[in-house]
Amino acid sequence: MKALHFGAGNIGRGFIGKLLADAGAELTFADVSPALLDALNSRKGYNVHVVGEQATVEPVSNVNAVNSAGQDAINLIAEVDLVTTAVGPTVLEKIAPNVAKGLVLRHQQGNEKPLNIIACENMVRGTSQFKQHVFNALPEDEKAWVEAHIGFVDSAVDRIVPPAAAGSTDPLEVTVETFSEWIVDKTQFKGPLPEIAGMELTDNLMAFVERKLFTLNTGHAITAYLGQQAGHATIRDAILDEKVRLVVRGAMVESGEVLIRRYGFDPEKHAAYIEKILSRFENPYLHDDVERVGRQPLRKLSAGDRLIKPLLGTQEYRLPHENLVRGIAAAMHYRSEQDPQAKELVELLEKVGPKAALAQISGLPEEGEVVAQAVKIYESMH
Ligand SMILES: NC(=O)c1ccc[n+]([C@@H]2O[C@H](COP(=O)([O-])OP(=O)(O)OC[C@H]3O[C@@H](n4cnc5c(N)ncnc54)[C@H](O)[C@@H]3O)[C@@H](O)[C@H]2O)c1
Ligand SMILES: O=P(O)(O)OC[C@@H](O)[C@@H](O)[C@H](O)[C@H](O)CO
Repeated sequence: MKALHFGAGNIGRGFIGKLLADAGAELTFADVSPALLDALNSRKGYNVHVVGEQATVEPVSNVNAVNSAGQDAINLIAEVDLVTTAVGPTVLEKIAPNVAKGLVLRHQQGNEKPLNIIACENMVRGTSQFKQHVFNALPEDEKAWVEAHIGFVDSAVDRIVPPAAAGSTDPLEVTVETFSEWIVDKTQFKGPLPEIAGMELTDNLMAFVERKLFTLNTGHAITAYLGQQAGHATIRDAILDEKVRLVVRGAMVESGEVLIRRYGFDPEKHAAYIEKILSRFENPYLHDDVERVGRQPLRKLSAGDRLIKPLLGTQEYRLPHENLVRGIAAAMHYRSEQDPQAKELVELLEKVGPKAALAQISGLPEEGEVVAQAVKIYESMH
């Protein structure tokens, strides 16, 4: 199997790329960072530090890299059997034009083998959204061929992978937690289903996507936002703060009540899932900054993401949502000098005030009860 993976970052090197290489795929990474491209091409491999009670160092070898914006990436798309991405939701649109060019070349070259594309991003049906971007970039007369030959497969991906420890000079070093889960929608593949150890197939993907995004990522974001408010730099310190933990667990329980009703999850198993997540946030072997987990607050406060979507669910089923609202208020306070979305948030808050800003970002009705509650908490947090 030949595979091309876009995004040689934390999850790319530490999880998806590693699984593909372990499965024997001839793997190329596509990225835009010269440091990553040079290091991957000169060393052809790197070590993954899997940390936990028993730490292991797992080598990944026989990999190389190309610039994702260049002709090499286009040529590879015409050739490979699998394309995966872990570039971040906002970057999918940027890589779509080159992927479209590669698909056109594939058709021109007469390559009729099925190709499957899997976006491994924290999004609900991220590959389907990517497909839209690719189709927007395709010539009209290529769309039917792409529809017939290319599988766009949605997935849920879970492994906490912070950036390398401060002070590390190796751009390829990556440290991951022991836990990992990659679940893909088996109904969307073209051709035979791939056999990749660590990739689980399901015909009920939405349940898994929402379970992960609206439990782990909901709790994670609120840990980051309340943690920053309380002066904590890391997720571990934040979740060990009882006041933060109470709200984070409360918000995951509120979101869980929605998931239990929507997908029929077993309440006891779901409660255990929440406790396991809390213990993963506490992981003493990982250094994960609240600034990584809180990154891109506008995305995290948008209508379909980890804070607002669960809240809308509580409204649908008439369930409590006090802790989720607290998390939303804390998100509005998120500040980061390195994060353009954090700056945009501040500008919007200054320009239109918290009520209009929250309504604009989240799509919640400006005069509704939830916006009023969130703004009241936001103002009390000053
Ligand atoms: N890190 C985690 O714990 C984790 C876990 C599950 C899912 N995810 C998801 O995986 C995705 C990536 O997250 P990450 O933490 O690995 O981020 P990251 O910043 O470490 O990696 C992103 C990589 O994409 C590259 N990139 C940027 N623009 C590009 C382009 N135009 N073409 C090709 N590559 C480009 C960057 O250079 C970087 O190497 C996100 O959607 C994230 O939500 C992350
Ligand atoms: O990657 P984001 O910005 O969507 O979310 C930040 C973290 O919550 C996330 O990367 C988690 O570490 C990951 O989703 C764990 O599986």
